[in-house]
Amino acid sequence: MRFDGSLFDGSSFDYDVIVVGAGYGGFDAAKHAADHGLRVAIVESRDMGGTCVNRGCVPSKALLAASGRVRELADAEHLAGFGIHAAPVRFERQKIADHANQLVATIRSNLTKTLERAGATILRGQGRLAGHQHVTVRESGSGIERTISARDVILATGSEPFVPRGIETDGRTVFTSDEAVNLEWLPRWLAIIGSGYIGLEFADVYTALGCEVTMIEALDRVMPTFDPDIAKLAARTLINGRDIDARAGVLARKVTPGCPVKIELADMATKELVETLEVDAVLVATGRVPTSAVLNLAAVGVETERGFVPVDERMRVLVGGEPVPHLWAVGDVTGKMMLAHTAAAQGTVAVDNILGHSRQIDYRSIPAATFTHPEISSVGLSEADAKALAEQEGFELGLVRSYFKANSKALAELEGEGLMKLLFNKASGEVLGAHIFGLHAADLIQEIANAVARRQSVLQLATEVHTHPTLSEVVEVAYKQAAMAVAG
Ligand SMILES: Cc1cc2nc3c(=O)[nH]c(=O)nc-3n(C[C@H](O)[C@H](O)[C@H](O)COP(=O)(O)OP(=O)(O)OC[C@H]3O[C@@H](n4cnc5c(N)ncnc54)[C@H](O)[C@@H]3O)c2cc1C
Ligand SMILES: NC(=O)c1ccc[n+]([C@@H]2O[C@H](COP(=O)([O-])OP(=O)(O)OC[C@H]3O[C@@H](n4cnc5c(N)ncnc54)[C@H](O)[C@@H]3O)[C@@H](O)[C@H]2O)c1
Repeated sequence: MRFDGSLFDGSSFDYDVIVVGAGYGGFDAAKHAADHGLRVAIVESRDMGGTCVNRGCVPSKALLAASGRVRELADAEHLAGFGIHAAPVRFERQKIADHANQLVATIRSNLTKTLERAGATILRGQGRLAGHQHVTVRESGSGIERTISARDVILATGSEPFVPRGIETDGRTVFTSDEAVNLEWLPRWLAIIGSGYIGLEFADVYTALGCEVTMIEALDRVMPTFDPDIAKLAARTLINGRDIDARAGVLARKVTPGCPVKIELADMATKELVETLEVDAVLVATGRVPTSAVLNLAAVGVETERGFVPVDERMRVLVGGEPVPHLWAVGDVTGKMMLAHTAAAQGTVAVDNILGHSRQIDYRSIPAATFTHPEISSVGLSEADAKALAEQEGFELGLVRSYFKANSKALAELEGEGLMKLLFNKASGEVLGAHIFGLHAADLIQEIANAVARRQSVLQLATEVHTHPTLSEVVEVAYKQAAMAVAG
């Protein structure tokens, strides 16, 4: 079939939509399209549900739930504050791992059935582009190839762990989150390379289960991607308050698996060797890279940016800044906020556009959370970006802080360590962003995300009543302080 961008005869295609990759991005796109009556095929080369369900959010949150209970029950000082004295806590590593594995299996199966019920055709194999509106699928197992066509193709092939040059993994003594989620053993001394989302969440799991952790961060402070004030406060509890030795400004330049594992640490500035560590195991948590190499993007002239597929805010794939007709990409492979709910939201936006309802994604209102104990969350602009926007648009930036130690519910829980920072436009009152560290921060951020999505003003938000006593009053206090700053 000749492609000229004007062809639109659904009946001449095998499907209306082919989705390549069945992670959260692909799943939401396929389900949304099938729910709207489109003929959908979804191609998956590995596990239905992708990273989040099989090797990401789901198993890691199951491990965090179990290890979080262990931490709570083992925290004699915290319990004594309530007058509780518990017996020494015991746990079975294998049963914690089984809890995570069973949850993965249940969610994977539910998700597969949901797609089938919606009427999507699931094709097991590896997909690649075979020109415009065509995908070749190499069937898993048989290796048989066949090319299918669709009016629209959505690429949702996700990402995989990035392992820097010089670091050798063996999956047992030096591993990434792909293996860590299986919790196959508990090293006495674990080094974690990277202090981002994965490094922090697994440091939470492993220290709760009694491991000693050394955290290695190349940039000049730990948790470099988080708001600096929030990171400072969070580090006090999540790092300094635990069995963690954190080193910033050092690069893990060579890691050799074995017993012990050897790590060469170099000074980030001078690149000189500063120390060689010998530990029982290493978790490499140094970011993720897009899975795009096998997609044969050259067939449609698309050039990736460090492997990421360029898209616009309607999720159309771009070549030289111009959209390629009928080609879409969603999720981690686009490199925009690599989160499961971002992937899902992008999937829905792509399909809405396919259905003819023009829609753009609003990244500013997408929240993010790290599920440590306590949690860290954020939405909207960072303080630095908000300052830049204020300068560019000529308004004064407002900033207020609300503390968990002034919140009755947090104090009742003996969890007074926490802070929320709210950023807003001092002239209009519009909420620009928020950053939280504290008990249930991941749930608290949603209220602010909704306000950002609606571009609401703190003047309106400050009048809305919050239940007493709840942690949500931390947000209410921030809104009220901000409203006074706007009005005054
Ligand atoms: C340890 C960990 C914890 C995380 N925790 C959270 C969390 O708590 N909250 C959150 O929001 N995010 C979390 N994330 C991030 C989240 O998992 C990802 O953002 C999300 O999975 C991205 O979804 P996706 O659909 O873009 O890609 P993926 O989930 O990576 O799915 C892509 C799918 O495409 C398949 N595929 C690839 N190439 C092909 C091909 N050529 N043909 C056919 N199929 C192909 C892959 O096998 C895969 O199944 C976590 C990630 C990790 C690693
Ligand atoms: N709760 C969640 O939503 C959640 C949880 C886990 C993962 N994720 C997603 O997965 C992605 C990947 O997470 P991540 O923690 O691997 O990446 P990250 O980008 O958040 O952090 C990686 C850290 O490793 C450091 N680093 C890189 N190379 C290094 C080296 N050689 N030596 C020392 N330090 C080095 C970086 O400076 C950075 O601070 C995240 O961006 C996030 O989108 C989300």
